[in-house]
Amino acid sequence: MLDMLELRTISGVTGVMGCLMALVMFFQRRSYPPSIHGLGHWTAAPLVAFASALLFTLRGMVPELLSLGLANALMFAGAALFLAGTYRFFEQPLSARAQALLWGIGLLILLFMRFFTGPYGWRVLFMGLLLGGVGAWHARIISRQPMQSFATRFTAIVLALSSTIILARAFSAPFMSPQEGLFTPSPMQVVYLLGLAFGTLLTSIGTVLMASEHLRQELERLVTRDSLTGALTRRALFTTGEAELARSRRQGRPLSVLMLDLDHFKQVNDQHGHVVGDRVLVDFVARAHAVLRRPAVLGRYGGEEFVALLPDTDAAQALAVAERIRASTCADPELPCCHVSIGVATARSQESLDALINRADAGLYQAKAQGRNQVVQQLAT
Ligand SMILES: Nc1nc2c(ncn2[C@@H]2O[C@H](COP(=O)(O)OP(=O)(O)OP(=O)(O)O)[C@@H](O)[C@H]2O)c(=O)[nH]1
Repeated sequence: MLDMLELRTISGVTGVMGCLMALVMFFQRRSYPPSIHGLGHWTAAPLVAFASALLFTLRGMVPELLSLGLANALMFAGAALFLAGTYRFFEQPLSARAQALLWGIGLLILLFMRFFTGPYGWRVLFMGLLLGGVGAWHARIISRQPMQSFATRFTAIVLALSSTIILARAFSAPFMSPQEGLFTPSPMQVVYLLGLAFGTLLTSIGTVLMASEHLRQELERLVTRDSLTGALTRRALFTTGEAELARSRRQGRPLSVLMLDLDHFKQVNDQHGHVVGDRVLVDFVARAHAVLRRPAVLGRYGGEEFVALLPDTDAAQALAVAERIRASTCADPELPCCHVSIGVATARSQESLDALINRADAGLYQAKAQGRNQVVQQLAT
């Protein structure tokens, strides 16, 4: 009797944990920008899990349709909501078909639990396969994201472990004795209920961590990226430049700089308007990025002037890169043609970043003076 009470308590605690985590997510959500998606689903999911755990806890005290059918359907709905939230969070919302499939399965469960009169073990197998399947699917989606962090790894591992426990119970269910029920204190049931309790709590913590990590990345992007073109901001450019210059000295490797300025850009604005001018800038940066290979970076120095930092690139290679960028302009027939002039300089020993950029700027000045749409290299003397 005592053991049964304890298992019932664990089930109730699962719900309370879910409820608390929903509260945390609710307040987090209000302070997060609307550009972070999926938080609504992540708030609703533990609340639905709470309702499910509450109904399970009331088993024997309320009609079976509620404590079994509805409880299971809600448990599945909670897992599906978590999954749908994750898809939205990673900007890949579930298609209408996938959503219809998920909710159709939920409805089927409700009907199955209502009308199936066979052994309890088969119900457990059926539900376990569904819940374990959704959990494994969820873990896979998170672990496959290209940007991995502690938060994504943590959440994926928690989901994988919880699904393993659910599936292990499901596969052992057809062999359990006919008298066994949810609150029979067998080792499998204890592990299962504890797994559910901690799984709900830790998955919710994982989603909070993922949302915080996303926010941090968003803020970092706002500070380091120019909002129009996506190039580095001037400040981020200098921070990266100082670090690259120090690295090039330490490792005795070359570092080159390009100073790029669009030609007669004012005319583009004057003749076609500022919006078209903006599109020309965005197009130019996209083409320059397509030419540059990591670890090279492009920063917006000001207006229509850009600086490219080319680590591990000597003077001859830098000249070739500059020529490729120059040749890539005026390729979009939808946009007014705007060429670029480029100054190139390669770091001398002990030269400061400012001095290096000034030399590239002198090359740019010369390119403009010589008629524009050309590359001028300031060779070390
Ligand atoms: N559309 C748009 N225009 C910008 C932006 N930032 C600066 N500009 C414009 O860029 C123009 C730069 O003009 P200038 O410095 O005279 O240079 P230019 O016309 O390209 O002439 P040269 O550099 O001598 O070839 C100015 O008209 C600025 O208003 C921007 O973010 N968007």
